[in-house]
Amino acid sequence: MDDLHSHKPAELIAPLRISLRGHALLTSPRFNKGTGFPLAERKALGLEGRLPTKVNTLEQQCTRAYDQLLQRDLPIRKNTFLQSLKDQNWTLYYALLARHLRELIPIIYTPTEAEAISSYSHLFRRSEGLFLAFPHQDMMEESFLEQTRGREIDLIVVTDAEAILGIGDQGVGISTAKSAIYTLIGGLDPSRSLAVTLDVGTNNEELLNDPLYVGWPEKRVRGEAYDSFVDKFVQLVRKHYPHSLLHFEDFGVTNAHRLLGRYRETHAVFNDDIQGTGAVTLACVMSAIRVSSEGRTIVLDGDSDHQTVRKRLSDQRVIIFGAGSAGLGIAVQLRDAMVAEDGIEPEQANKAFWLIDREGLLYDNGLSEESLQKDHRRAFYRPSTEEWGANSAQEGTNKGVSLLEVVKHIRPTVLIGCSTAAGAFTQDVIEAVADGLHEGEHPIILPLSNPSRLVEATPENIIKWTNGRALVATGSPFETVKKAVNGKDIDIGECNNALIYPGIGFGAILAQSRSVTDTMLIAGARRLAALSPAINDLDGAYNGSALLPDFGDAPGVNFEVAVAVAEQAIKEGSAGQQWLSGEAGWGLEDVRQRAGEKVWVPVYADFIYDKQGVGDL
Ligand SMILES: NC(=O)C1=CN([C@@H]2O[C@H](COP(=O)(O)OP(=O)(O)OC[C@H]3O[C@@H](n4cnc5c(N)ncnc54)[C@H](O)[C@@H]3O)[C@@H](O)[C@H]2O)C=CC1
Ligand SMILES: CC(=O)C(=O)O
Ligand SMILES: [Mg+2]
Repeated sequence: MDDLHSHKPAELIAPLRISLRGHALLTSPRFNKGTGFPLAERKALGLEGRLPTKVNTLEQQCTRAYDQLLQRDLPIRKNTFLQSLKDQNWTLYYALLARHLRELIPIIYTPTEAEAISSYSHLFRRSEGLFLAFPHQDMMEESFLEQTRGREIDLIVVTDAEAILGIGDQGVGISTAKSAIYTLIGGLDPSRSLAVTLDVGTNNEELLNDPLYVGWPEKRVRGEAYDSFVDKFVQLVRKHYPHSLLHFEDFGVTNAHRLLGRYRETHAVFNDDIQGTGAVTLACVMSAIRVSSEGRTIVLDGDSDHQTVRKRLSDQRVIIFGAGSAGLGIAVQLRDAMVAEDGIEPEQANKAFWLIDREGLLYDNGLSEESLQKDHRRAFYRPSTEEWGANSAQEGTNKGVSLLEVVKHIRPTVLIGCSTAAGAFTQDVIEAVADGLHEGEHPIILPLSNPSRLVEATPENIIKWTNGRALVATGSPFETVKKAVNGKDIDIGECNNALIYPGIGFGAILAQSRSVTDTMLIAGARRLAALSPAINDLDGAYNGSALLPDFGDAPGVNFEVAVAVAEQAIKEGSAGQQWLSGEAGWGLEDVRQRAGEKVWVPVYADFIYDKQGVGDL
C-alpha cells in the first residue's frame, strides 16, 4: 500500500511565509526544524549561533531520535519521550512515527496510551490542546478564541473523558492522541486541528484524592447544567467553524448517544466510539463473511433441511456482549448495512442481534412504553415472548439470561465483545459458539475491549478452543498466533476504529460535508473491507492472513477510505456546495486528486521570513 508521500510529492510542498524568528521559532513545535534548519534560513531567521554547526537531514534526525527512543525500556517511557518530541518538533515527531508505524502506534495509542492517560497528572509536563472547564464557562468563548483566532480549523476532537478506552473516568486526556492519529494515518494538517478537553469534573475517587490531579477536582456535572455547558461549546464551534468536523471521543454512554443524536442534523459531528467502531467492525465482519463463505457451497443450517451459505450480512446471527457506546454503535452500523446492502426492513434486521450487558440478555419484559422510548437500545430488545427454555436463570421471565445460554440457544455466527470484562469469553462460551455451527463454518469472534489486558479472550485461546476454525480480530494489537492450525500462522487483525476514522474524517472534511451520514460510513467500511489481506490472499480457502489491513499500511488504506467517503458524500448530495454546484470547476472525478493535494506529510517546507506571514498557534 502506498504511503501518504506518494500522494504528495516534494515539489507540491510550497514554501511558507512565516513571521517567527530566533527563540520563538525554535520553541514553536509547528515550525521548529532543530538542526534541520539550512544555513540560509538560519541567517534569515535569526538562528545563527543558536544551533550547532552541522545541518542534519530529516532522515538523520529520525535516526538520532529513534536511537534515543530505543534507550527507553518500558512502553510508557517511550510514550513520554515521544510526547516530548511532539512538544518540540511536529515534523520530526510525525516523520519518526511514519517510519516505524507498526512499532510505534501501540506506543502513542492503545495499549500504552491508556497507561499514559491514567497517569496524566503525574506525567504532566506541558499542556497541549484546549481545556475548557465547567467552573470557568463564562470565559469559554475568550479561551476558545485565544487559541483559534486567525486559524483555519478543519477538525475538532473533543472529549469529556468519562469513558476512556476501557479504563473509565479519567478526568482529562485522550483527545490529543486521537488528533495525532488523524495526522499520522489520515494526513490531516496538525495546524488545522484542535484537541479539546471539556473538564466537567470526575467521579474517579482516586483522582479526586490525588493532590497532583490537574483537572477540576469536583464530582461530574450532570443533567441540564452539563447539557448547557456542552451546548455552549458546540455553538462556539458552529459559529466560528461551521464547516469543521466535530469528533466526539470517549464520552459516557448515555451522553455519547444523546449528543450525537442532538447535533447530527445541524453539524458534521462524528462519535468515534459509536460510529468509528461500528464502521471498522462492519468492515471486519464483511471481510470475515467473505472468507467464511470461500470454498464452501453448502452449509447445513442446524437440523432444518434448509440449505444455505451465509454469504450476506443479514444471514448472520450476531451476539454483542457489552451494550455500551461501542456495542450499540456496532449493532446500529451492522443493522444499517443489512438494510442498505441486502434490502431488508430495519425491523427485520434488528432481529439478527442479541445484546447482552451486565444484567444479561436485553429484553423488553416489564418496561413501560415510556421507558422504552427513552432507551436508545430499545430497537435491539428481544421480545419477552421469546422462549429461553429451562436454562434461563428465572424461567418464564427472561431475566438474567447469560452469555453461554444465549450462545447455546441461538448459535451465533458472530460474537463481538466490547464489555471491558476481561476474560468474559470463557472456554465454555467459545466452544459452544464453534459447536453451534456446521463443521465447515468459521465462527467470527471479535473481542474488541481495550487496552489489551481487558480483552474478552486472547486470540491464541480462541483459536485453540475452536481448533483453528474461528476468524478473530481484536481491539488492541496482538501477535500472530504461530503454527495455529496445520502448522499455519494466523495473523490477528486489529479491529480498532483508528483503522478507519482518520479516513472517514478526512473524506468528510474534503467533501465539506454538512453531516456524516450512515451511507458515508458504509462506503468507508466497504472500501476498507475490500483491502482486507484475508480476502485478497484467499486461494480457495482461508490461509491465515489478517481480516483487516495492518496498521503499517493504515495511511494508504485510509486514503482509499477518504476517497470512498468523499465520493459517497458527493453522490448523495451531502457534500458542500463547491462540490455539488460545479462552481469550483471540480466534481466527483476529481476527488482523488484533491485528496492528494490536501494530504499533509511530515516534510520540512522552505521558510521565507515575512512580518505578515503565519505565526505560532
Ligand atoms: N476496538 C475499538 O475500536 C474500540 C473498542 N472499545 C472498547 O470497548 C470497551 C467498551 O467501550 P465503550 O462502549 O466506549 O464503553 P461503555 O462503558 O459505553 O460500554 C461498556 C458496556 O459494557 C457493559 N459491561 C461491563 N461489564 C460487563 C460484564 N461483565 N458483562 C456484560 N456487560 C458488561 C457495561 O455495562 C457497558 O454497557 C472498552 O474496552 C473500549 O476500549 C471502544 C471503542 C472502540
Ligand atoms: C479505540 C477506542 O476508541 C476506544 O477503545 O475507546
Ligand atoms: Mg474511544
